[in-house]
Amino acid sequence: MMNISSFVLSRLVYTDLRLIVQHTKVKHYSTLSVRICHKNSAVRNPLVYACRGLSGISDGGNEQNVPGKDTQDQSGDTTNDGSEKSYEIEENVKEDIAKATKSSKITKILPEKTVLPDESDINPQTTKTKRSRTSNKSTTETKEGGKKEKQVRKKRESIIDNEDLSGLDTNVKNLLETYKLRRIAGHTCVIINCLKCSVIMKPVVSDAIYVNKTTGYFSCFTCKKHGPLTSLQENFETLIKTKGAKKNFVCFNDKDTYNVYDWSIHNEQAEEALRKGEQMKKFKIEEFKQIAEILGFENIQKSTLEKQNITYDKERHALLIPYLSPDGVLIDCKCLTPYFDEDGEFNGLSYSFTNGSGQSSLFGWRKEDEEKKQLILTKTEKDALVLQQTTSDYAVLSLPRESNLPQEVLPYLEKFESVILWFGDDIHSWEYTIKFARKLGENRCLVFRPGDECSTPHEILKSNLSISHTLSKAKPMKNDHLTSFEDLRSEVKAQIAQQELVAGVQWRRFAQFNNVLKGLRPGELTVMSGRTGSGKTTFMSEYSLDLCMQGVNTLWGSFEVNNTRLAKTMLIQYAKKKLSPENLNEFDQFADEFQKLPMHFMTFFGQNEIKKVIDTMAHAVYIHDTQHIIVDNLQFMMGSDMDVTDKFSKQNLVYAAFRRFASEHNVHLTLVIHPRKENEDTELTTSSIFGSAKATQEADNVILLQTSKTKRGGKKYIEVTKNRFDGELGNISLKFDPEDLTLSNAGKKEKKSLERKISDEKTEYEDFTDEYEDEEEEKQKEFIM
Ligand SMILES: Nc1ncnc2c1ncn2[C@@H]1O[C@H](COP(=O)(O)OP(=O)(O)OP(=O)(O)O)[C@@H](O)[C@H]1O
Repeated sequence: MMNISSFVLSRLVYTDLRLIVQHTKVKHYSTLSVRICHKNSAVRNPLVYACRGLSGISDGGNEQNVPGKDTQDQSGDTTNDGSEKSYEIEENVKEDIAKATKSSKITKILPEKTVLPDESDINPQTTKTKRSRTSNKSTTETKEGGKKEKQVRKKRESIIDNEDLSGLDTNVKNLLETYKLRRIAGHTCVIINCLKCSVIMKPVVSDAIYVNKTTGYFSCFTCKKHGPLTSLQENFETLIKTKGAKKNFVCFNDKDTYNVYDWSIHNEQAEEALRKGEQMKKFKIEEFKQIAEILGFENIQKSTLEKQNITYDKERHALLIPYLSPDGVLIDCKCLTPYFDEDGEFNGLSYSFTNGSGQSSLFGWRKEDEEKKQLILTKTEKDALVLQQTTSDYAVLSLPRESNLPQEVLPYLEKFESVILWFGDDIHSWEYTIKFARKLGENRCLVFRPGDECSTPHEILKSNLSISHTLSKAKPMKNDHLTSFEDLRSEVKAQIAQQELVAGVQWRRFAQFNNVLKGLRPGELTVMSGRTGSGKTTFMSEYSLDLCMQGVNTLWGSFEVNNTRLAKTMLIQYAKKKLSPENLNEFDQFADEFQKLPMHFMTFFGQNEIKKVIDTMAHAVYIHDTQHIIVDNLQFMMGSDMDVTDKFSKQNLVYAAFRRFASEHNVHLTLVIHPRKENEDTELTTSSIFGSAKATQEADNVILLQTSKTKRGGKKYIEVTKNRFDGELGNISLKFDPEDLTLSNAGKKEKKSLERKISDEKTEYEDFTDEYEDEEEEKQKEFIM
């Protein structure tokens, strides 16, 4: 017979056990945390054993009572008098656990230490009430109670720093410590009890709050609110200070104070957008086939789209997709429209959201998936629909944008024991796979590697290959730190086969860059320099905007120019026209479009500590899946209050930190550095860059904004002086337009091609009318004859 502590969580019961396991071959004991998840309160039919790692070696173990054990636990694991029930663990369960612990023999099972919130810790008033209720008890009992309480508090304090909290953001740690919260460490979040709900009812799942381990972003499963940690803290503070019955307290009531979002409100705007399309059932089979062909949705059945309440707008050829909150409330509508190349060939789908809140959720939530423990995550709705149509064992969800896994949904993915990331077998998909597996917890992720011959689910369906067979090829993400060529082989092959993708994201406005640098690749460091006032910021602004408009998640750290001025430059470059009081009526249209780009700005200005900057960058990579970071510029970030030797050594440390950051986080970092003060009459060289040679040694690419000293008018161009990718060096000419602040000549090119198109169409029309007139003339002649 063994003691087990358990509690209800997310409709399932988790039982946390601390096992003392004896290794079969070696004569030592280890303690191991195991979580058993089962549908009912008894430890029978366990669905899974999630081992949380061997933690040290002990020479046995003492059975302990659980400090602060909740005597009113709804799971039924406690008896009426508050003592713990004991369960017999079935032999086969023991065997399974033994297997999971690598042929160890279980010698003892101890209850996991759990800490429950105690009102007395947070609310002196409640303690008073509690005491008055028990006032008929003897003084000895009260004394003993006090002693016990002290012991419990001491235990709790020692538990605050146990292994569950390692890797937690300091602010999250502080929250747990301040309120002495009962918590469970999940894959991505710590799960805590709401102080308010614990006051009025038993601490069970329904009142759980999920707090992101890295960012502190919280989601309350009771009131469906989510937001930053500071809002949660403020809410707890207000609750504690509130006089009177806590049960009447309304969380996050003051909308102006709390920066929180509500997922329980049905969005009328989204519904209206959806109604612009017709329901799938209205289309006949043949008609639906045509629609599927237009959108590239071949082989997906009408009923599959119908189940997701997707509608179709015939006029715009637009597929209108409802975006729901994880609880099934309509929050947004995503519109997919096909775009075609110059030859009229289908070239993919472009998307827009009605109000943007869908971008913090996922597509595909279904009631029938609530109990499922395995998830497949895809990068498009189309792939999710294919899998919803062909598999029944998995929950299937897709990303709102292929490059973003929003932190808001992570709590709702906690319940999944395994997550298959099925994005395709190309190099780009692999980059996203690595990024998102880290975010989801690599231990539970199964992935496809480049070259695994497992293109997207839709491609597999179209090629009549087996979806389930492909799924069986997904392999665990996590492996140890050693690898062999056999493991790397398929990745190497893919790198050779997909050279274009390996080269990175291509520029559209600066096509010449594609010939020299080939593309923007993750994990690289680019150093950019140019003389004072030569246009570095203006150029970097358009250079990064170009990539951002293609979906590259971008973060700007502008330490010299304030964000408003930078955003204004970028908006004008986006609009490709001068924005002035005369055309202010056009501002909103451009601003609305610009706002939807995946662009963020750090709020630092002037001198700042490198650690703070790096932390903010790491935060952005986690939250926004940032792919390109621009730091403009290094000298302003470091400040000037030091002598030259200090400056050089500090600068070297900063380079090393940025270099490490780019590699570790697999993001592209562009660093703007001023040159040394040299002869203004000569053009710059790599060695003109300020500081020691470390800057250019650490960099993968070096680009210089040059002002030609030979050509009249000081023509501007970019010189690529280092390119680690393929060594190609060269110049890219720039043409500054003071109207739209572009250097790519993008506006002009577009105008020219439009003029050419109009003139071509005009000639075509004239040719056609000439031909028609000739034919008519011939006919007339024939008639007369
Ligand atoms: N090629 C160009 N020709 C003429 N003016 C330009 C050119 N590029 C930018 N400008 C203008 O020059 C001014 C300074 O540009 P910008 O701030 O981009 O230069 P910078 O090199 O970043 O300056 P700093 O050295 O102070 O960081 C802006 O008003 C901008 O519109």
